[in-house]
Amino acid sequence: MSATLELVSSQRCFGGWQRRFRHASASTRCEMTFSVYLPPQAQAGARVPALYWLSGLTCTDENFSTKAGAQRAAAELGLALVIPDTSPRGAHVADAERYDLGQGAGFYLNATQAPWSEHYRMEDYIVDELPALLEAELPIGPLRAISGHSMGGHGALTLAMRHPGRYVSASAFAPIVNPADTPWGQQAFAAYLGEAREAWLAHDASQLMATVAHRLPLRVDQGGGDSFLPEQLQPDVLCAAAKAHGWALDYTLHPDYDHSYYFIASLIEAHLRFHAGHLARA
Ligand SMILES: N[C@@H](CCC(=O)N[C@@H](CSC=O)C(=O)NCC(=O)O)C(=O)O
Repeated sequence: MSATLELVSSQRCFGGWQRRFRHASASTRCEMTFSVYLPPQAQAGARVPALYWLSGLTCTDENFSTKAGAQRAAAELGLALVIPDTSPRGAHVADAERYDLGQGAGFYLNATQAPWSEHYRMEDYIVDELPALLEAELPIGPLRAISGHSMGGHGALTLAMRHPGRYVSASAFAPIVNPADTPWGQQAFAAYLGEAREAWLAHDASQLMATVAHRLPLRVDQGGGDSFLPEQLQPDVLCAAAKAHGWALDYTLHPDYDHSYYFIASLIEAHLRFHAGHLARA
């Protein structure tokens, strides 16, 4: 199939293919594994737009592939789903004992602090290396949207805002939107970026709304029964920033839904339709 991509697994799914690949990454200086869903439209010689999905803490590329149920709508809409891992991995890659730092918790940024800076370059990997690779090796075109959950929702919103023009639209489920002032974000930013708070603000979606001029369509859904809502997520901060700085944020709070993939599965089709509509008009 490709000299640079090693095929790990391949399954037929809704007329398309669910595949898993391994490759050597120049950004993270380790072997990376990702999943991709190629819809039926990608098999007639055509290149399809892609939705990049960024997963949350403790996830690999497999949580979304197996639990979200996104493939049926992706097949109907002709959207590829690109599902990267959440961090560099390997015995030679720095790690922490806790679940919310290190392997499985890369926060989609380029770390500047030792020991993390050697491999934790997830922003370069997601924004530059992976699209270049996929658009060269697979029937995937250059129209991209981005979405994610929790830590991955933070990644989707911040990468879309930090890289104007790279993504047509962005969305998130229960994103960490106030990381500079909440525990998961503060701990990760202190480790990866150092103690200077100014460096953190460039990776905080609510703060970026004040400084980024390029407006793109944004959708956020949050479960009202999410146990992480008050301490870690704080979507009201994002909503206030959107209002203050003129962003048309499509935000909905859904009573009772928790932080799990049951919430994602309930709304993933709506997110795919949101992105497909904007990609079709791009
Ligand atoms: N203490 C929990 C925390 C892990 C957790 O809830 N991870 C979420 C993402 S949280 C924010 O980024 C997740 O998606 N888990 C995977 C899943 O399949 O549900 C724990 O360690 O279990």
